[in-house]
Amino acid sequence: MKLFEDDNPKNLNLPDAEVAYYPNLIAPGQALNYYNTLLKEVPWQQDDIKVFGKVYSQPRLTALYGNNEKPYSYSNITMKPLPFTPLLLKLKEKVEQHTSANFTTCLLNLYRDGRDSNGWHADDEKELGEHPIIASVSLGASRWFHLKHKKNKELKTKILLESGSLLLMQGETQKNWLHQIPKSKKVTDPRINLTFRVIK
Ligand SMILES: O=C(O)CCC(=O)C(=O)O
Ligand SMILES: [Fe+2]
Repeated sequence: MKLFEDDNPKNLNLPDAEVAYYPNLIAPGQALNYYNTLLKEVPWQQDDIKVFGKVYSQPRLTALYGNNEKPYSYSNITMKPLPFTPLLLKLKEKVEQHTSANFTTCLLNLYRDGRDSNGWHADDEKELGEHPIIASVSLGASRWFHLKHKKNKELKTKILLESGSLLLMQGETQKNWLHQIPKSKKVTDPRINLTFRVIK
């Protein structure tokens, strides 16, 4: 009997996008184990980013892992990947069961509490290819994920990303939509997010 694993995705049915939410990729107890391991074993770092010529400390900690040497650049920072750990390889295989992609790279985010955030952006760097596929796994505190259409101001939505969930974005999503993790006064606990990507 499967008590927790429910493989049915919720399709967000957004126009000009393909976004699906799998609430129970990982069972709660296992999600907590993974969260504790990653919190300890990842060399979390806080980078400075340059936006319109001004330098800011990124409002979260990050790390990059990959199975090739290819660097990943965004917001004027270039990250060099560390080799995948056994746990990250296991998670990569788990998310690959829901896609036809072979992910090369994982960008990890640590939101220490609700003061940490991730501003409006699209993951449309050219090394991600024409139709980026991004598999985003959440562990720890729940956080709201906002999406808004780039052209049609009326099109926006939000979804609560819970521990153990997978959010899959593909197709034209990055071309037509922006996403963010807003700050929240109510969130006091950390959250780890893993975004598996294909770097060409
Ligand atoms: O933390 C999240 O759920 C989103 C992370 C994200 O959008 C990114 O790293 O590009
Ligand atoms: Fe993103």
